[in-house]
Formats: sequence, structure tokens, C-alpha cells
Amino acid sequence: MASVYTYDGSKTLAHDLAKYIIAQQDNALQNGKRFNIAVSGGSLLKALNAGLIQDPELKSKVEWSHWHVYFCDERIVALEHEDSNYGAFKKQVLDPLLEEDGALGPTCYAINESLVGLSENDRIAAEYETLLPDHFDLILLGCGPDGHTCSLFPGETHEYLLEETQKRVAWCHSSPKPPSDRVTFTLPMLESAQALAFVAEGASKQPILERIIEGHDTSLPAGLVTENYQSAVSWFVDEAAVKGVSVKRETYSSH
Ligand SMILES: O=C(O)[C@H](O)[C@@H](O)[C@H](O)[C@H](O)COP(=O)(O)O
Repeated sequence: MASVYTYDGSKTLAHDLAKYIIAQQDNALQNGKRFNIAVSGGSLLKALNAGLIQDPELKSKVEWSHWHVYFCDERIVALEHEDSNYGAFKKQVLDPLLEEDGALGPTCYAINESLVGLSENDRIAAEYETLLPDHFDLILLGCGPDGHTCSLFPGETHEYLLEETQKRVAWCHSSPKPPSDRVTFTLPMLESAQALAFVAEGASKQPILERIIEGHDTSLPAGLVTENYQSAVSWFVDEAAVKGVSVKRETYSSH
């Protein structure tokens, strides 16, 4: 069964999420020198800022110089563009880290920006795949109100992404959420991760979380990931996102 950790507010959620991330980091660094982590875009990045950068109890426990950071999905835009997930990560994590005395930052892996705008989207995905490690210690996921995760969207148009068995990164075209062209991790990439954690906050996520957590709905990509890889999956959610959903209320700290 996937674990569902539930919080009253963003601050406590971000604190426990950071504790969970640091536990995965420490596990990885016991066995080697790298912590391979992939992040999504969206509201998750604010939680990373609050938990890993601002939290006075936890910030000194993050060994940034051993982190290798990849992007679960990326919009095919310039890295400076406001839609870039790398750009959003830079704003929420890399730039604030520069303000910290003596902090050494992580190594980040962005898409090849020189191919953006050249109709070379398959090549961008293929090149990104060559950068990936064999497996991830942790993949941090979001969940859209339509049940998408990474840029794996529900519905017929994007079935080809869920059916992919060879490529670990694929080009997602005609995305229902702009921008239209993206690259995304595929299911084989997600499957190989040691741990997968979803973060979802706010009342707008409630109907979809009801379908995923209570209804075990595998027609939704986030539901499929939750059901297929359940022993690796944790959800960090706030009360508003699971209001009325039948789920045992527990927190990561008390687990
Ligand atoms: O680039 C993207 O589009 C994101 O990676 C996306 O998959 C995100 O994680 C979800 O849409 C949830 O986003 P929110 O948490 O902002 O709702």
C-alpha cells in the first residue's frame, strides 16, 4: 500500500517532506557518493524551498554538493523562460542557496537548450535520456487536477506515453496544459526509482485524490503510478486535498 501523509498546512507538510528527502539522501550516501533525485515543476518547488532552504532545523542536513538533480518533465522552452521547470527550480532552490554562506550547490541536468525551437523535440528527449543515471534514489512528483503526473497526461491522445516500454524519456506533444511541447520521464524510468513521492495541496486536488486514493483509479497516470509501484510510493497531502476522502490520517514523523 502507498503511504499517505496528511498535514494541516503547507509549513508542516514542507517540514516532513524535507525530513523524508533527507532520509533518502542519507540512505543513498551510505552506499555511494551521489544522491540521484528528480524533481517536477509546479507547487512542489515551493515546498522544497520552505523545507530544504528556509527550515532552520533541517537546512544544515542537506548535503547539496552530493545531489545530482534531474527534471521528471521539462517544457521545451529556453531555460530563462518563465515556463521552464529548470528556471523554476533555480528560482526556488539554486538562487536562494547562493545567499547561504559557503553553501555548495547541487549538480543539475537541464535539457539541451540549443535544440529548443528547431523542431528537434525527439532529439531533446533522447539526449536528456543519455544524461540519466541507471536509477533514481528519489523522484518527486506532482499531480495535476486531471490526474497527470510528470507530463504523462490521461486520455487517448497521450496513451502513447503510457505505452512506452523502451524510452526512459519521451517527447510529449499537444500537452493540454501549456506549453504544448515537453519532455517527460516514462513509466520504465519511474518504475526503477527507489522511492517516489507525490506532493498535492489544496481543494482543487480533492476530486482527483478521491479517485486515486479511495477509488484506486488506474486510468489516471498518477493513479497508475500509485497502484503499480505502491511499496515505493508516498503521498504528502494537506487536509484540503483529501477532505472527505477515506484515508488513515498519519504523518511521516509519527510513522
Ligand atoms: O511541468 C509540469 O507541468 C509539472 O511537472 C507537472 O507535472 C506538475 O507537477 C503538476 O501539474 C502539478 O502541478 P501543481 O502542483 O502546480 O498543481
